[in-house]
Formats: sequence, C-alpha cells, structure tokens
Amino acid sequence: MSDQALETVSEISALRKLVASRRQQGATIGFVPTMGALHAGHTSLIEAADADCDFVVVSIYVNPTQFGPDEDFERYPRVLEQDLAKCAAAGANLVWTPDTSIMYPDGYSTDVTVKALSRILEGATRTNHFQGVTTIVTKLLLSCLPDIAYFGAKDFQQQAIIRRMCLDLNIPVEINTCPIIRDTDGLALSSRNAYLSAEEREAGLSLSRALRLAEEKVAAGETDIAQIKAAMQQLLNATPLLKLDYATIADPTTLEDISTVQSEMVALIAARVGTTRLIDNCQLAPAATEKT
Ligand SMILES: Nc1ncnc2c1ncn2[C@@H]1O[C@H](COP(=O)(O)OP(=O)(O)OP(=O)(O)O)[C@@H](O)[C@H]1O
Ligand SMILES: CC(C)(CO)[C@@H](O)C(=O)[O-]
Ligand code: BAL
Repeated sequence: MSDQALETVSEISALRKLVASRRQQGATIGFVPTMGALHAGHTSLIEAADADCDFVVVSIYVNPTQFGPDEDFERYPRVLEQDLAKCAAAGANLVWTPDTSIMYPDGYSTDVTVKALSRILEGATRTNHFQGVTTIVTKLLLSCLPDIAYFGAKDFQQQAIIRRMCLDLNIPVEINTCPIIRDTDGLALSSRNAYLSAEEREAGLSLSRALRLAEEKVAAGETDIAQIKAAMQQLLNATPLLKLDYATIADPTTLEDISTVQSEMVALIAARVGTTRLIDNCQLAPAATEKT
C-alpha cells in the first residue's frame, strides 16, 4: 500500500496533470469509478487496484444521466467525508470528484450507446440507463487514461457492456472484473441496501438463496436449464414483499438466454423489494464429467 497522503481534485485538467506526472515516473495507473457511498464491495476494487498498480485513482460522481425520471437520483446517498477516509484506508492515491458542470457542461450533446446488450435484462426495465453509464464511463476513462479499470461483478451486465464498448471503440484500457462482496447473510453489498427495512432485507436474501440453488443443481449434474430457471423463479415468487423482474441463465459475454448447458454460464436475477431494485448473479460451471 502507498504511504502517500490522499489527494483530491475535481477539474479534469488537474486530474490529467497528476496522472501524467506519475506516468512519466513510470507508474502504472489503476482506476476505480464509483458513485460514492462506499462499502466493502468498492474498497475491494480499490484494494485490487492497489495490489496491481502503482497509482490508484477513484472517481466519485453520482451520474444523473443513468437514472430514470422515477429513480432515486435525488435521494442517492452522498457521504463524501466518509468515502474519502475509506479510499485512503483501501490504498487510493487520488480521488477525483467532478461535478455536473464539469462532466456535462452547457452545450453537451454526445451519447455513447452499446446497442443490443443495453436493451436486455436491466436495460429492458431501466430505459436509457446503460446509455448513461457508457457515456459517463467513456468520459471517465478518457479523462483519467488508466492502464486498468476495475468494476464489480455485482453489476454483471454493466461490466459486459463496458468490455464490449472498450473493444468496439478501441479504448486502450484493460477491464478487470472483481468478485461480488457479500454480507455474512449472503446479501450482495450495494449502496441501495441502505433503503431496505428489516423485513425487506430478509426478502432480499432470496436472491442469493436462489443463486445458491442454481449452483447446487448445476454442481449435482442437472443439465435441464429450464428446470433450473423454474426452480429459481419458484423460490423468488414465493417470497413475501418481493416482486421478481427476471431470474435467468445466460451466456456471460452476449448475455443472451441459453437453453442448453455450456461451459460458461451466468445466472442473473433482478427483483424489486418495496421501492428498492436489487440485482445479483453468479457464474455457473457444469459439473466435470468423469473420463473413462
Ligand atoms: N458487492 C459488491 N461487490 C463487488 N463490487 C461491487 C459491489 N457493489 C458494487 N460494486 C462495484 O462498485 C462499482 C461502483 O458501484 P456503485 O457506486 O454503483 O455501487 P453500488 O453499491 O453498486 O450502488 P448501487 O446500489 O447504486 O447499485 C461498480 O463497479 C460496482 O459493480
Ligand atoms: C460505473 C459507474 C461509476 C458509472 O457511473 C456506475 O454505474 C457504478 O457505480 O457502477
Ligand atoms: N451500480 C450501477 C449503477 C446504478 O445502478 O445506477
């Protein structure tokens, strides 16, 4: 871990100057984009960047263009002082906190869209969400110009879309996807968990339980994908307070639904508990078949 004091900047020019001077000294640059309200999921990304890279930049920006008109942009938690302490403890060197006048100045008129992948799953319900994400992530990456950018597997579709975008636009940044960090009860950490009442949180545990069920079935040699999906859906639909959006099994790169077992698969769930949207997922690998 670096022993240098944490610096903060808001202007893109100041960010570029600091990153360029470190790069000139031969440092590799790691970048962790966030919307703040940091928890152990975020700090695991910062720690991974600190382990791989010489200089770690974290951005904190609640990006308005990825929130729908009826979503929680206004009430999204903003706790900068606490976030800065967590960034320092996890090994960040620089925190970049742009504001909307910097990211979307008057006259701003450009969007970045990854077409097919952005319309399905989360994109089917959260219209324009991924266009907001890919637009801001392009701007964040081009402002910071890191060697490696770190994203969480919790937002599995987001990292798949960002990988596709970097390939398609030849953005020279390696994308590193880090494992999901969970609470001891299995709930995937998310800044939005703060909205849940005790009863809603109990209902939210059905997401990780349904994923464990899918894992167990695949590990036991179940090859009927429709049966596994139905078992997940049954568990989720039987949960009071929970309204299931989807529980499916897909290809990890195209995110298209699959109907037969393949070597790499991902189970993906989204549900609403009260007014809070929860997502979770896990990668599935079929049981190894014994060679005779
Ligand atoms: N539990 C987690 N484990 C690993 N990474 C995570 C986890 N939660 C969030 N991340 C990652 O942290 C990065 C920043 O995410 P973000 O600031 O949106 O936090 P969040 O907790 O996912 O918030 P939200 O509740 O808005 O979805 C993303 O790459 C996201 O995938
Ligand atoms: C990648 C991101 C920081 C873009 O605003 C956001 O979608 C998030 O926190 O996952
Ligand atoms: N964690 C992804 C950002 C969002 O849900 O808006």
